[in-house]
Amino acid sequence: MEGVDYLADERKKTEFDVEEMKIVWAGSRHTFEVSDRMAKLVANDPVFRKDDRVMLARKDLFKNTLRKATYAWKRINELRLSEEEASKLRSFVDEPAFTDLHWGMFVPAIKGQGTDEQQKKWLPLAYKMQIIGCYAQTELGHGSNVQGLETTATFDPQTDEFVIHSPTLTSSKWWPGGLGKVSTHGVVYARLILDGQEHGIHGFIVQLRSLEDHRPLPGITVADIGMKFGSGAYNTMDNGLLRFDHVRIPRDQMLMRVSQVTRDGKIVQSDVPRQLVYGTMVYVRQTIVQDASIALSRAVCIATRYSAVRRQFGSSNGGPETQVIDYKTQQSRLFPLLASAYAFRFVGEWLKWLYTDVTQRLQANDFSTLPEAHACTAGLKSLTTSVTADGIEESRKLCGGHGYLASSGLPELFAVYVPACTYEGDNTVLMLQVARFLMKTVSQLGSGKPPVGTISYMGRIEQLMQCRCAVKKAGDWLNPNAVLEAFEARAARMSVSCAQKLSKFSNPEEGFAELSADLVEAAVAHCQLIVVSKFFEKLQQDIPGKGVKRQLEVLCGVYSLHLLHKHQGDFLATSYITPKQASLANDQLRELYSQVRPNAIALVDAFNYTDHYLGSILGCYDGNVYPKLYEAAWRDPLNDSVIPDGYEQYIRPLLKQQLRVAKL
Ligand SMILES: CC(C)(COP(=O)(O)OP(=O)(O)OC[C@H]1O[C@@H](n2cnc3c(N)ncnc32)[C@H](O)[C@@H]1OP(=O)(O)O)[C@@H](O)C(=O)NCCC(=O)NCCSC(=O)CCCC(=O)O
Ligand SMILES: Cc1cc2nc3c(=O)[nH]c(=O)nc-3n(C[C@H](O)[C@H](O)[C@H](O)COP(=O)(O)OP(=O)(O)OC[C@H]3O[C@@H](n4cnc5c(N)ncnc54)[C@H](O)[C@@H]3O)c2cc1C
Repeated sequence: MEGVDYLADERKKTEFDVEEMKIVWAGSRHTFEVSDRMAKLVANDPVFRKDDRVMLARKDLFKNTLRKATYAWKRINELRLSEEEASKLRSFVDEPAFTDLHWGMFVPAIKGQGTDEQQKKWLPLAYKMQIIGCYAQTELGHGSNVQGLETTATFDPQTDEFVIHSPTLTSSKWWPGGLGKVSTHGVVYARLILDGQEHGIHGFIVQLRSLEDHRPLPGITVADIGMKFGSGAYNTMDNGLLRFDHVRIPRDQMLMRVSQVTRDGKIVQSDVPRQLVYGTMVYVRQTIVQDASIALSRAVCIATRYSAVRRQFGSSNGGPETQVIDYKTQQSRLFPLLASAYAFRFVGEWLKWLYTDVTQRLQANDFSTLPEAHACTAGLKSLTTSVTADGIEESRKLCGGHGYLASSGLPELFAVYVPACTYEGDNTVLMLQVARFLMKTVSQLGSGKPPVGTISYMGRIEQLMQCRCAVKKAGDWLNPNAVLEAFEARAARMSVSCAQKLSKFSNPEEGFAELSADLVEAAVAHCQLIVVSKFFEKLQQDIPGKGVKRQLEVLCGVYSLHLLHKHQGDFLATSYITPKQASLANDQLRELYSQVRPNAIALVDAFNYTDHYLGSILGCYDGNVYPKLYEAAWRDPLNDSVIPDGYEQYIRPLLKQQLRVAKL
């Protein structure tokens, strides 16, 4: 029972209003209320139990997921949940499933790339789940390089149809979630061919399975691609393979918002830029940034609570040992992750706003902010997923040996999360997109078109190239302007340095390839600046609740100064700071850790996660870890019998043989 009392004591140390922090974390009182209600609904329903997941064989696991998804849909209808409530409910079920791709990509692809008429035809069917869809873009041979896709869509003017075909093995669709066993339809990306001429990649709605008996339609070969990383984890999802043998679809099933194909086989471009064919990816990358803060905060919640429960060394006169959370090394590994979770939450909120803004502008035929929206979604997706994947693994290590138990929840969280570094754009490939955007911006400086939005700091390039850090004592690093200028100067100088090196190459593409590792570093510096500056912007808002703003200021300090410490090579090499100033930043960071310490448990309580959602004995709210670990061990199927299956067959003969050897 020690753990229970322990976290209660920890909670007494809190210096801020946790209930108000919950609202800040959720984004609004309304969102908090919806999340809280949906989380409890799922947690209190035994159908959504998930602690047995890692024990299930693939077929049982998959059937279990189907059962839960169907039950969730039934509840959503019975309770007449709104779209917002339904999507929260699905997320608290916390099991990757075909529904993620149906609602998260199939529907948005039709919404973003379909004409009004196409939306009117397909969306009602999808909304009622009378058809189930996936997003079939990636192929066995091509994922990152979308323009390299090989699947063809050839127009046949005789019949007014497209013929969808997989000409090679490498053109087989490979990876789409929900495709393997469930989807009846897919938005399939293919190379458009009109009268022997290629016209780039476009999306097509293709029916894959019969709505009567679920069999693949003629010409279609479809299957699951097999087991993936980890037990349980992403294996609940039926990622699929798909081949087309001259499959015919009506002409009006090409998504035609960006380009139209006329009855006589001519292509007509609308005013919308071609890049909008990639629009679904922009949308999903934005949601992935929001999900990163959720995954990271779950891991941090587990590691923080357990670090307060766990004690090692330092006992004097037979008293209790030291809580591991009190070790400065533990704090220096844990608190930056806690601060990152909050930072990603706020940048995710801002990115959602940016995405909504760009969508409204696109509807009014204003395409001016699309390049920035692409760079921000690509870069922040890359940055936040990389940090989160590493952060989950670090959280496991922060929990010592017990973190390696499935019942800690961390192995499965890691296994489910890591593909986020790859799907929806490999993180390096996406950072290179940001680098292209930065190099373009630098090359246009002085052209009379001032950079705007997240790149507006480049408009002050002369000042940023020359200024020097004014910090004289550790406390000066608490000044937001000092921190912002440091991050701006570092990002601007790294970009300019790359641009200068690039200008020495006669062939810019060759130069870009040669310098790509440096370019990625410059892009990371730019993205970190965005996160830091959005955290500062958040602090300028009116934030009610005793001590809430103060805690966020401390976390913002931890976030920015830990980055400054970690990347001090960049800050020093670009000559913005001196070694002394770098050292002062580290002194200030250490001081901030001491300020986080008494509030650490309350800061993770503010995430408002139920024990069901966390799925972790180490992270349980009451901190009653040891009895729960002990009980869970006994529930393992291996402990169903004292003598294991296989004793007679394998262990006994072995021991007998050793006896014989011993007798000799
Ligand atoms: C890497 C690129 C961006 C390269 O594109 P490209 O056209 O070959 O070449 P480029 O010269 O670099 O770009 C041409 C131009 O297009 C722009 N652009 C590129 N992407 C976008 C966008 N999304 N929005 C708006 N604009 C975009 C670029 O900035 C270029 O613009 P510019 O000519 O410089 O003005 C592209 O191939 C790509 O996006 N690859 C990544 C593939 C990917 O993300 N696949 C996702 C599959 S679905 C999935 O994984 C689902 C998982 C979900 C789950 O389970 O949760
Ligand atoms: C769990 C999961 C779910 C998925 N779901 C879907 C889905 O629903 N629908 C769908 O269509 N797809 C899906 N995908 C596919 C996913 O989008 C691709 O795997 C992803 O875009 C990466 O592409 P790739 O596999 O071709 O990687 P590759 O591009 O082959 O990457 C291999 C390596 O090459 C490097 N590399 C590649 N190009 C460059 C370059 N230009 N410069 C420098 N380095 C480079 C990468 O950094 C990486 O290190 C899913 C993938 C996973 C893992």
